[in-house]
Amino acid sequence: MVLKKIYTLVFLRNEKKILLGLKKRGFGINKWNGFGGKVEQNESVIEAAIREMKEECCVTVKKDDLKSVGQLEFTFEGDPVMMDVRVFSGVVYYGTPTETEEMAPKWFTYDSIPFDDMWPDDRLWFPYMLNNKLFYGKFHYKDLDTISNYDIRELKSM
Ligand SMILES: Nc1nc(SCCc2ccccc2)c2[nH]cnc2n1
Repeated sequence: MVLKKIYTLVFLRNEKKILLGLKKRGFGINKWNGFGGKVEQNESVIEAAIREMKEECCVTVKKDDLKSVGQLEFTFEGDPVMMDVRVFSGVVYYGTPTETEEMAPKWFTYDSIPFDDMWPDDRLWFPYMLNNKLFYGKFHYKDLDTISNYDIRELKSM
């Protein structure tokens, strides 16, 4: 009985800014986040990450330009399926980030990341990503807005 689902989450960044998208529908609606979604049965994690970037903001990223930077595991009170989110970061992309039905993309400087309009866990693990540390975090939510407990640690390698 599979009790976990794998997701991707991609952040395009350079030394000045990070690309986030405002989720316009579905899970995480009205929150700023990286780009991503479910990994389908017929694709690898990296293929899913690339597919979601294209679908959600019309940007092409190549496999070799995405770095695996972390893994986040989310459980929600009353939901037996754990979300296993594979986080990627990259600098190189092709095309222009464009709004779709899913996401409205926007570049943020690092001092203006809208944490109050993001998932509560983001402010806990973003510092690892922004300081180029590999990370592994586990977060349990008692409701969609409240983390009841969590653990995060730096990884030496992914
Ligand atoms: N930053 C962040 N992201 C997610 S879900 C990311 C993966 C996803 C899943 C479904 C649709 C699109 C994208 C979170 N869940 C709980 N805390 C969270 N923090």
